[in-house]
Amino acid sequence: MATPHISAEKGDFAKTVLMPGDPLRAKFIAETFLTDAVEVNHTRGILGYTGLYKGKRVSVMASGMGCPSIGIYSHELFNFYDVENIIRIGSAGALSERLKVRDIVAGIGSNTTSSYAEQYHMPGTLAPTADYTLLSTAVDCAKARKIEMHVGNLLCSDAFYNEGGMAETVSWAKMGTLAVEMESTALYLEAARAGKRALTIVTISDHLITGEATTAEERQNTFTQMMEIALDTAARMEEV
Ligand SMILES: O=P(O)(O)O[C@H]1O[C@H](CO)[C@@H](O)[C@H]1O
Ligand SMILES: O=c1cc[nH]c(=O)[nH]1
Repeated sequence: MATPHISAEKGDFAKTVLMPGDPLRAKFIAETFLTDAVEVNHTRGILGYTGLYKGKRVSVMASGMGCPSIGIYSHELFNFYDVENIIRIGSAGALSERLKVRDIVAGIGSNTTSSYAEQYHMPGTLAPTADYTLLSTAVDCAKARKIEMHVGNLLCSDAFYNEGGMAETVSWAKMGTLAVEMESTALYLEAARAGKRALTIVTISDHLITGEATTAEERQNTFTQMMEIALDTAARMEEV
């Protein structure tokens, strides 16, 4: 039962899918943390795997970059593959002086410059939010590992290279927004529409105020604390 974008068969995905933007981060997670991992998708280079973590079935598949891309993959996983939970594990730019590079943030809400919500024709402004059960489970898992995880709002931007410049993006901080990434809005809206659960956890890869940054290789291979929080959450969601 392939879809236009996923070559897997129905049943190939676990109940919970971890979703990094980068296909090589998906491969790294499968090779580093899963046992008996099987590749279930490689269409368009969007690598997907299903294996075991602490004896529980877990999948990991890339989303690509931006709302249109994660919108396609999350829609197909929720609606055609019976996936119940998607946990995005991404990189993000810090907008808050409270944060530093490599800090972890869980996105409770997703402010956005994206028009993704317009398709739903709601008679007001939608508030894309994380699923409470996934978020509270992730908070518990972070505490159990003694990892500090900030929880707050993200900015989901449609432009990485923004003509309005850094100052325009950083202005979202005045409303308490912690960090900027590019997929959480579409993911949260697809989950809401499908009646499923979603959460975005990000690791700060660069700081828009201080200029601190990590390399592409570090983003691919070293954001392991975020991966472990997401994997522990996925394993616990088997009991929900
Ligand atoms: O590291 P990922 O998960 O791709 O996330 C961030 O990195 C990309 C931009 O470099 C965007 O996809 C943004 O959301
Ligand atoms: O979307 C992103 C991701 C990392 N850093 C940014 O500035 N933006």
